[in-house]
Amino acid sequence: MDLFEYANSLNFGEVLFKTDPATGLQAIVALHNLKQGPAIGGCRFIEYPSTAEATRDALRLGRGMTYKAAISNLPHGGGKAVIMRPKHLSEEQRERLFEEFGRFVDSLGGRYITCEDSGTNVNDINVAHRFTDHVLGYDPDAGSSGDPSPVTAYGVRRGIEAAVKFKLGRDSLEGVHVAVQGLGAVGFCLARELHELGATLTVADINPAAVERGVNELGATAVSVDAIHAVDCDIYAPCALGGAINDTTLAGLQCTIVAGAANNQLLEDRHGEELHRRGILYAPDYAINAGGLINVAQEYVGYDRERALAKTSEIYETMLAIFDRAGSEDLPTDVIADRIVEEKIFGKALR
Ligand SMILES: NC(=O)c1ccc[n+]([C@@H]2O[C@H](COP(=O)([O-])OP(=O)(O)OC[C@H]3O[C@@H](n4cnc5c(N)ncnc54)[C@H](O)[C@@H]3O)[C@@H](O)[C@H]2O)c1
Repeated sequence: MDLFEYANSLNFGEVLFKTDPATGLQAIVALHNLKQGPAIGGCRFIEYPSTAEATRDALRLGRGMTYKAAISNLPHGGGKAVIMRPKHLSEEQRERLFEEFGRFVDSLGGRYITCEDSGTNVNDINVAHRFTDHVLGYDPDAGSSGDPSPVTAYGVRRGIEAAVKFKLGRDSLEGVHVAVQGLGAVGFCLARELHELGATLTVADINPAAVERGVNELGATAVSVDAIHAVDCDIYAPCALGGAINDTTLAGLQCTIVAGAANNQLLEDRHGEELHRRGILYAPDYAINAGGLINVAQEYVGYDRERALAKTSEIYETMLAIFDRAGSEDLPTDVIADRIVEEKIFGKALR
């Protein structure tokens, strides 16, 4: 699809390009929608096969940030930056790139606020911060929000509690059986919280050390990565890669709830429809995993850990509102989440 057509199909917005021959910077900032406030979105720094691919990635991810911020009731819009990573790069060149990127972000006058994403690290963001104030997550040692993963996990736990309340009519996770796919930064924190709340865990990870830790520290049962989605359990929690719900895994699901941290859990929209048809409650990914964004966004008004956690806890109410409406309108929960956002931003549902 033509790039403008693609941008229009996503309801953009502005797409800004920056090139700087002196440093080699080739950056794209995609500002999807600023109706709710300045856009927050990470800066991705990876190799792309073409400028068109990089632009598409920025567009897709920028739109996603609008939806995540809006469903979380944050006073922010959505955007994303992409810097095309050169094949070879010295430390010094890297620093020059992020200096120039900082100047670029500053030139946008606060409409876009940047932070870490795939390929960038705290040091890159620190470098950019020398040239702009429109940066979050730049200095964990100076009281900023730090690693988002535990807060993301806390938000997912609150979403799971809402799903259990709605679907199983229970206020406690005691004895609820959760199959966690992926015991990484978020997955392990989530599993630990669930364990502390009395849940029974089955886990899988491609990393044997992560599985061993889950078994030893959390009393989890281990299964193979090919079997985790098909565990006979209450909740399947995808916390690894995208596309966990697809034609193959759908055939094996034995859970009543799908609720986890991974982004893009539905391989295609029709997989959300199929979950709905089969009466499996799906917690829309961008709503349940918004804790990391909610956490870093608090830096914008002066970071306070208690307030960040209180705001993340509201994922419980957000989820219940989605589930209730999906129930009364007999529509998939992912469609309802999108509608809630779109009605807020565009005044009408787009699908
Ligand atoms: N970190 C955050 O705050 C955050 C916020 C929102 C969304 N997410 C999403 O949550 C997911 C997990 O993020 P993370 O930060 O914990 O990443 P991570 O890389 O720390 O953890 C991912 C884990 O999944 C395992 N894994 C990979 N492939 C697997 C497979 N096929 N089967 C089972 N396990 C597999 C990895 O070994 C690793 O332990 C990602 O989809 C990410 O985009 C993370």
